Amino acid sequence: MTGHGIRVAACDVERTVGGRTVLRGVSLVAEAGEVSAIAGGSGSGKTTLLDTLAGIRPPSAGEVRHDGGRPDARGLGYVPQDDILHRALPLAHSLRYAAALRAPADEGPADAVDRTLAALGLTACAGRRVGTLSGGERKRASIAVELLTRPRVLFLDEPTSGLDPAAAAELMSLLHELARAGTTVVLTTHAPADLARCDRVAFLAPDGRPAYVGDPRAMCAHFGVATEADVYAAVASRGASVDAGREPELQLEPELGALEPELERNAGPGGTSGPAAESVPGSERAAETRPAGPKPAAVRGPGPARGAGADHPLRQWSILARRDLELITRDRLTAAMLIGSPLVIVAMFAMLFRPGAFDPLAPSPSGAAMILFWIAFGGFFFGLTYGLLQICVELPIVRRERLSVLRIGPYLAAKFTVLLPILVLADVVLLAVLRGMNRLPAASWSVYGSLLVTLLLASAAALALGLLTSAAVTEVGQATLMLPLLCFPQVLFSGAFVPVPRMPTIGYTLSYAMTNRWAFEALGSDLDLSGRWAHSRSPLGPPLLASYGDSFDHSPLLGWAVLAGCAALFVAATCAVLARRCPRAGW
Ligand SMILES: Nc1ncnc2c1ncn2[C@@H]1O[C@H](COP(=O)(O)OP(=O)(O)OP(=O)(O)O)[C@@H](O)[C@H]1O
Repeated sequence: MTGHGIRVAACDVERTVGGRTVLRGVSLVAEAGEVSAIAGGSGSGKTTLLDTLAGIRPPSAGEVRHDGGRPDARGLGYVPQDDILHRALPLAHSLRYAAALRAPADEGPADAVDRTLAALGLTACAGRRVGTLSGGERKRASIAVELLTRPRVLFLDEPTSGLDPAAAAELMSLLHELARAGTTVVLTTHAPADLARCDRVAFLAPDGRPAYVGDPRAMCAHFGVATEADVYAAVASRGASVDAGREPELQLEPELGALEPELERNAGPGGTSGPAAESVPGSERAAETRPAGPKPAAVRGPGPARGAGADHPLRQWSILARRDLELITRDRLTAAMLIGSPLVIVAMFAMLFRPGAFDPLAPSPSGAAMILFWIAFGGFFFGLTYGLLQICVELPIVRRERLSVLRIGPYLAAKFTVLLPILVLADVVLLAVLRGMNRLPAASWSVYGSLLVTLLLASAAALALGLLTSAAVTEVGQATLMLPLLCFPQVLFSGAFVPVPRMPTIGYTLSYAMTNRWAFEALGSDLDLSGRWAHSRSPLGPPLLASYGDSFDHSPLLGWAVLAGCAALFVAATCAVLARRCPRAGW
């Protein structure tokens, strides 16, 4: 069965990244039923070409067509270099979430998972955490994710990197099985041994031009070298002078001549396989060179990509929220940090502050201000730390899911759904413990309700800021480095240590952008700090009031509105960052 794969064709593709032309004049065809490889030295543009062929990034010039039409996310499988499964989850669970999210049209998620686990020889690993799988098993697991929807074309970025020769040969054998079952397979590789196992090769020169496109068996003779490994050196030395369009010996395969009329026809995404997809010239060649590794279980041909309603926002939100919850509960360290860090901070506050700072008979006006500041900062810190690592640790997974199915709104809503209740708990504990230990004054339920709303909004805004940062950084390490950078201004410009009226103009202006300032002032307003200082028995009350001015005189509603506005702004910015960093496939 070979008729369902997509014919991928590129004609004179050029791609410019960051002002630099990375690909030039690349033309090739990847047929259904074949395994096509993109090879070349480091930085020659393999991944860029793969992304362009997959429809993830449009070419700057030239054309890419899938079955004569524009690339479309439907029927697309894409396995990036990074793992696309959560390491903390058991393999079967991780696949089940992926299956539920992608919703294969013709079978339930559990059936789809069983089928792909069996097809990839991973059934015995179903209950193991993904993080405990070997590199080869994890690579197959990533492919399993893509096979859940029986893609018509499967793109893989360096699937054999990091694998030992036997595991690499086994994986290539598996890819041939997939190709024989009807999927078009296109991969990038560094490994010379992979090239002999493919049906077609496009070898890129260092300047991004195609140095060779065609049958891998003819490649060594073409370059006048003995082995595939020698081709790298030959291309590196001749690369700059190689021009497939000009040098007769580097002409592209004959069928590319027929490509331009096909591109002009510009068939729609629903187009069927072209004539070349019916006859599969490369499959026999592949059979000759395929390694005699263990045969994977049979893989059925490609099917419909997704069931109806797969991308319904509510459905996605529910699946993602369950996955986030399981991730937290499975990862003991994360769970311990989420629950434990607020408890440790509350305990430190209890040890730091003396009781009775708000006592009308023997008050400590500066102590009261510090207690309110640190409560506000505690709410901010909880939210920020909860959000900071949420997205960056799973960005490759989000990027992959976003290609075809994931919506950003439900994704972020799921994060809030799971994390906000824990933040509520942390904020309630903070207020309850400090009140129970007489660090906060006796007051009505409505006053404490208002304090809690202020604290929650401060935490929610900080959570949104943490998520924004997490979406924007390129590495996990950067996210942790951002923690002090985000906290310092919130401490310095909150108006607690240097009252806002005493700041120079620039500091005064900056303080408006600090969520902590609004939370601190709203808490002070809730507990009538100005009134307490004005009528304080302590001689420090009136001078403090003079310094802080009207900081606590406005209604907490103003602080709530600013905090809610900041949270909304940060969420909108996170959506924009994710949309830019995780594009949809197809254009
Ligand atoms: N976002 C980007 N901004 C600037 N330059 C980029 C960007 N992405 C890729 N490049 C550059 O484009 C060139 C091709 O990158 P690409 O990742 O496609 O190469 P590659 O052949 O896959 O490399 P490797 O084998 O090392 O993974 C490299 O020089 C790289 O530095």
